Amino acid sequence: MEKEVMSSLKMEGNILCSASSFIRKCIFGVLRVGAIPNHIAFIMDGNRRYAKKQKLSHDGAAGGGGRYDAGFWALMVMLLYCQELGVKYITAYAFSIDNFKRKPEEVESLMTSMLEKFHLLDILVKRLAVRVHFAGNLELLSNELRASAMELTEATAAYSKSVLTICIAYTSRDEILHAVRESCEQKRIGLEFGNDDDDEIKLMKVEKNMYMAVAPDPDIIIRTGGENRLSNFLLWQSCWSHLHSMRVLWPEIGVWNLVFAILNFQRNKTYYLEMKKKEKEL
Ligand SMILES: CC(C)=CCC/C(C)=C/CC/C(C)=C/COP(=O)(O)OP(=O)(O)O
Repeated sequence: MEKEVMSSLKMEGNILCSASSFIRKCIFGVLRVGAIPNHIAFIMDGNRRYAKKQKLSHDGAAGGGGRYDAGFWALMVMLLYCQELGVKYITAYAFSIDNFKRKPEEVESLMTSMLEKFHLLDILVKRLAVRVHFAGNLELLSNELRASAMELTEATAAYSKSVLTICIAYTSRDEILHAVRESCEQKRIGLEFGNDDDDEIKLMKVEKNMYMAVAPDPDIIIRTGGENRLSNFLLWQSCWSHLHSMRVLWPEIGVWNLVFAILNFQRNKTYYLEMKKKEKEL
């Protein structure tokens, strides 16, 4: 297994080296003149369409590897680019609670594929000093997958160069319900702080019980695959996020798509700050 991972790494390394050209470094340098987002969240849509286009296995055969391998590597490449740019937090919507409604063989193949990817991640993220965190109702996962997720969380807890949050068995409404329930329970057993008449304190109490409490709110949410909706992802945290949708399928996302999304965010932020300044002047 280790050997396979290393050869994949070498292959990816070569691809990345050729991509990490002088031009890319210059472009990242120019981007850094503007505001660099602290947190980018990805809705990785278009994996099945990509598999169909590439005539890859998408029927659950061979652990569904063909369908999600390219998507996994696309996420790793985005993680590397984000590290290079100085984006500390990266969040990926990997599996929603609604995805459990897909055909049983498809769900099983996705779960098998996830388990393989967690083993790969274990090697990759340690090399990149990335802390991995899982957000979602992990009770819905198989014992094996949950144990693997918890091992990965513990094994990377000391890293701090980047924080990768994988949303699995996640929907935002479920997260909000969970956080509200936990807050009520804490109030019931007397584990609470601050003045309850203060709405800000009430919000903080709910917020600290969110699965996503490990990361600040996302600055940008990037959705691939051409849809313009949040699909039950980070509804609470996206209050002030810049939403960026692109037609490209997730496995095909590249450096230019990321650059374009950040440029859009910067333009939007400048416009927003100017509006605020004008409001104050009035
Ligand atoms: C360990 C780790 C984080 C692995 C990531 C693997 C990965 C890319 C998962 C994406 C899963 C998913 C259901 C994506 C949505 O595309 P879709 O299947 O709905 O495709 P479609 O939009 O073409 O129908």
